[in-house]
Amino acid sequence: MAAKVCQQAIGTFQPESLLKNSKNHQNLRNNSIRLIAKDFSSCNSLSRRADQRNSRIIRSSASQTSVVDPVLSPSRSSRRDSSKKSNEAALILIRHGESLWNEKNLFTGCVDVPLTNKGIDEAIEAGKRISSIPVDVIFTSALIRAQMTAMLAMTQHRRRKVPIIIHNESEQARAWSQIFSEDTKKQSIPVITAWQLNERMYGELQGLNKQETADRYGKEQVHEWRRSYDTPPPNGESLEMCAERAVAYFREQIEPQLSSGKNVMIAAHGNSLRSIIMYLDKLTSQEVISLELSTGIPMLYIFKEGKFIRRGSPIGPSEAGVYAYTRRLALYRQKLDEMY
Ligand SMILES: O=C(O)[C@@H](CO)OP(=O)(O)O
Repeated sequence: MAAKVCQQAIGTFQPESLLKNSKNHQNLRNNSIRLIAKDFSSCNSLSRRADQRNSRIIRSSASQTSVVDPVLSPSRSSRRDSSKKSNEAALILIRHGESLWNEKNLFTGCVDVPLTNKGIDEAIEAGKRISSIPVDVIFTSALIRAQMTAMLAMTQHRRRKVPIIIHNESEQARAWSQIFSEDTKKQSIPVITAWQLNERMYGELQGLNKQETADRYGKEQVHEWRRSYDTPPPNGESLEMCAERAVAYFREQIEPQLSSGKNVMIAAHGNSLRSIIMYLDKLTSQEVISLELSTGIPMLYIFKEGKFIRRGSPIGPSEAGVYAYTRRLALYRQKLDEMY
């Protein structure tokens, strides 16, 4: 029975399947704005070098706080498979819930705006949907809407581990946030925050109303700023520039966690996640421009033998098909059923 369930395919990848050819893509143009945007990009690469210095710290924080979950430890009967198990991991992506500026239809970008009540509900609902999927380490952007989403989602997780934000920004922050109990560490999930996962920087559009901007500059121009691949908005980042830093971070910091068998959740933003999905699904720059992500909808991938397998959007904790994606996840859920 379990094997049969394991073989079932799960639902379609619901939230973002609005891929359409966009005429605007053909009209992409090189303009002087890109020069200004390049400066922003070189700032990013300086910061990236500093981040690379910190990457060892991140890896050690993740391993110090996240000890192998006993729920995931192989049972005696399945120990034979343990070498295979280590190279499979779950990857959950969640776009933050609705923010106060989403509600007001304002360009938000890197402005640090919190969730609305609806956004809070969306985050909790997302948490219910993934409440039986293992999470060993969480990555969020540096922005509060993504962090709220991750934390609220984890309040619903059946494993009841505590997500704890890692503060590595200074020696003092590191020292002052140490945990002195190994047992408590085992019941914790490190939350690593990274500016590279931030929303795309929207430049001089930040704070403007989307509709009013379209009325003023024309629908086509605004669509190009919002959904072209390589045309940045004035003094802001194009999707291509956002992808450059988000995907580099994913490859340098997140993929090694997955390779070591850690299950990862990323709470981030429409454009940083579109960039990462472009990498995971090998989308072309033509395909990614029409990819839309809904707020608060989790998306599941399985990382196996160096490949990302897109599994869809978990529907709910009691939806049998959702847990059929891999034998390992089905076993995890079964153990949760037994233990909690
Ligand atoms: O305003 C923003 O930061 C983003 C996401 O809300 O807008 P867009 O839909 O244009 O990507």
